[in-house]
Amino acid sequence: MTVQEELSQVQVLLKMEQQEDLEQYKLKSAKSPIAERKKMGLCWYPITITKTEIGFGGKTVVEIERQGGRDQLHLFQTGKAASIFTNSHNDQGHNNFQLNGVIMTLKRNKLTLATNKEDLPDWIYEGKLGIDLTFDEMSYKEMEFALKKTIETEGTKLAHLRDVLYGAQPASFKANLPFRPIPQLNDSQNEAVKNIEAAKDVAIIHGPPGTGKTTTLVQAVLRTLETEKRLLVCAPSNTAVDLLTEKIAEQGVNVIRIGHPSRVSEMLLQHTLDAQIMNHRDYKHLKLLRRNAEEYKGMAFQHKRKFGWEEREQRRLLKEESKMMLQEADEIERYITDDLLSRVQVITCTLVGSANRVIRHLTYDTVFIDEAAQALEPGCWIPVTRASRVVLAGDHFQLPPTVKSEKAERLGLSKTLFEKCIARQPDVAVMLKTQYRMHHQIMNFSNRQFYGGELQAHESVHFSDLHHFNPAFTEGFAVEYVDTAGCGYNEQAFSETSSVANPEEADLLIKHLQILLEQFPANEAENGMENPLKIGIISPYRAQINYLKDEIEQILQLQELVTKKLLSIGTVDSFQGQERDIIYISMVRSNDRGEIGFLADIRRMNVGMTRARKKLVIIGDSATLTYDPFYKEFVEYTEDIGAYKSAWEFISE
Ligand SMILES: Nc1ncnc2c1ncn2[C@@H]1O[C@H](COP(=O)(O)OP(=O)(O)OP(=O)(O)O)[C@@H](O)[C@H]1O
Repeated sequence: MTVQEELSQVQVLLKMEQQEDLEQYKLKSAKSPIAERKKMGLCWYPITITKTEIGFGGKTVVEIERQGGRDQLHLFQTGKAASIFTNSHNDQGHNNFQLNGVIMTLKRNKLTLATNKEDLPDWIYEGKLGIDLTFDEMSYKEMEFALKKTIETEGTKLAHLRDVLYGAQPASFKANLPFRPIPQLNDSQNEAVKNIEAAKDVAIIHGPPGTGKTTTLVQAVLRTLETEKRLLVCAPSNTAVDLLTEKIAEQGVNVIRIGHPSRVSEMLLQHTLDAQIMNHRDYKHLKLLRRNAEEYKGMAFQHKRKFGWEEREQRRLLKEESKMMLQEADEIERYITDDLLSRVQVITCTLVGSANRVIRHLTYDTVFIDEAAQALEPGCWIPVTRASRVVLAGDHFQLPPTVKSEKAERLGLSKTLFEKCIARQPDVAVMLKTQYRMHHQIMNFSNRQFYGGELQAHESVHFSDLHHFNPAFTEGFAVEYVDTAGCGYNEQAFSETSSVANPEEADLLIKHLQILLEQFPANEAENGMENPLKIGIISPYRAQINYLKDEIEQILQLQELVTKKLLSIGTVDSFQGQERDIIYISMVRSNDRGEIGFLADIRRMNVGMTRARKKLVIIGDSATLTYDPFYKEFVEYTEDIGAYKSAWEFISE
């Protein structure tokens, strides 16, 4: 298969995914009544419009506050498409009674929506209003556009990059480039920066858990700025982009965050393009023009008792004047934006954000993509089409991107550009080898399974287990596997949700945790340490998580820890990118068929296990688990290091 043919296959899979996404959205949203949509977090209702303003292009920006269901959980996010509706025209999905836009800012019960209309429609004053999340077609359009461009291009820099990333052409490096090591970085981190400096087309930072991938990326950005004027740094998620923006800005770099940060932190707001436009010396002029334009428009539409030729002419003139002022205001905004972008050193945004109206025409010598192993391949092509050189950072042994269509996933849509490139061009990658999170015994199993045994625990964490938290102990037993084989703790299936729970295993976990907390109290006041212990309980099954949460709610001591955010319970995905001093994993599966379901996803398990800093406790039935070679080796590993325990030890207590 040629590179183009392979990419065309990705194009087909993306279409499949879009179809499925749309179907699921329709199923979830359009057909359900308002109350249902609210419950699913897809709708705010009722709402009031608290303010309207004129934004770029004369389009109306509305500020919305929700009345009912305040603080109810929802899925609204900045950058997402949403649409205002009224209950007086309840033919939901009818375009005539929808005001579409993009969410610009979001606070607890307030949001601003940049609409695509210059005037508010009349129905907005009728009945009760609500706002729905709508299907995000824009991201798919941009991905499709980037893929098409990548497939069709010939003899260009992009064509060359495409062939190198896909392994059809060798990657090239500048030879004998002198390198000044960065004192804050360790050897493999410096090696990764050196590799980036020398790379002519592609470089990869492979960052296993806790190895300082972000630290290295930020230093590589600083180094690159010594020779290049302006860079693009992106990631698939807003959270990752926010973190990168913060870290890069801390180094004194002039950075602009395109799009709207989801966490409203002062530190980040100041880096958004909007905030920088407002701080520009010419902003006053722009603001005045928009205010006057609005006044003129208001006058034009003032109600007149008598409405003859003269009044009509006057209205026409006022409208024309207002329109000219808005056009001038847009020109000033464009000029300010260009001025800011010509001086900025780093632009940060999500992958789709790199096609944002204000920067879509820009090209970059180097584009950095963090969390590249969690990004859909078509998403990565959006910034790559604007690059001469690409740096990818990530770890393909952690979570892959989520794909909604089972078929598209099966046919390979969850295979990332990162994964393809590292497999076909292994020489472009440098793996970071020192990790700063885990006790060596927690690290070692994952190290053997995924990282070829090359990882090392930094001396600051190598022997760091719980024993510091109680002087009576000389050892804190960093890993424990509690085997429930033979206890008769059978899993229970919940057919309606296709989830599985194992209540007795959950009870044992709670008992184990209570005993542990007697030995090593979580609160700093009791354990004599500077910081409290942070604990996470992970289970791959939603039904088990719900059971654990319900039980914990009944136990005062544990519930207190939950309130203080010292104890959290959730799926692996909810702990992604995070760490805890103690991690419990409840494996749930226990049946005589050797069925392990989700557990077969060993990359997900790798993420779960490597969240732990000082202690990892895994509870499960070896009779079921060891049907799978990965878990068989895990049980053997725990036996080898003396971490194997039978559940009977706890039951008999
Ligand atoms: N060279 C170094 N010397 C000392 N500490 C370091 C070094 N590099 C990273 N660290 C520390 O290791 C921790 C993880 O670093 P960072 O946040 O950059 O990791 P990451 O690789 O992005 O994390 P993850 O693997 O979870 O994605 C931080 O506390 C950081 O201060």
